Amino acid sequence: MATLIPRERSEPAPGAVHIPDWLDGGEQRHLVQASREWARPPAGMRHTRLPGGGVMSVQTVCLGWHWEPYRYLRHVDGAPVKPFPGWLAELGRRALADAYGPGAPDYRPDVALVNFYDDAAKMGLHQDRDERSRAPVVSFSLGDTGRFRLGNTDNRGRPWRDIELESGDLFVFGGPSRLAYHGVTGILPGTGPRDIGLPRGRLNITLREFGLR
Ligand SMILES: O=C(O)CCC(=O)C(=O)O
Ligand SMILES: [Fe+2]
Repeated sequence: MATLIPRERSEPAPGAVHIPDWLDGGEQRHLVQASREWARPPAGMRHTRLPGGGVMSVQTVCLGWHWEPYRYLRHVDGAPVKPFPGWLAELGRRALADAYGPGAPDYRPDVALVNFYDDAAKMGLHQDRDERSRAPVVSFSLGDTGRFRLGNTDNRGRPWRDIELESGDLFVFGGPSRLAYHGVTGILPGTGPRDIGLPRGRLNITLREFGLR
């Protein structure tokens, strides 16, 4: 939501960088529109099944490689995973350069997870560790504000930091924070901008390097 007081860039932990309002309105609209296309079947948006038999409250569509707990696959529901577009990799490189400056590593993301949160969706604390590469994760938030929890690298307990990710925000976690536990404790319904084509809910797009070439 537009605020009068500009929110400042912060580094909540080494290797973790939050840049508020990194995406402009046009870029946000474009990502929302693209996500709508990606969400369609085949290999569209779905609730990921968990090993315990339940499903995640978040709905996800993957590009490049399909993620399910503990592995990445090329097919889902009998259909090939949608391609990871070059323009999205370029956006990821630009994001990383802004987050890390001249020391940013060479970045070749080959996977995106596009998550949709409805009013009640959450994501429990977890590590992103099914990738072969330990290149940074780049995250874009769109729509309603999400309460993001950045924990430590050892366990799901404290210490953690709670950060509100608003529409257009960039969050990067790499280096010493690459395997930090993190999750979303809830969203703030109705806080998103009205003009990006997402009337309800929150989209989060993470770019990663799976690293199999
Ligand atoms: O929605 C978010 O901000 C985080 C998403 C996430 O952690 C994931 O997709 O693994
Ligand atoms: Fe994650």
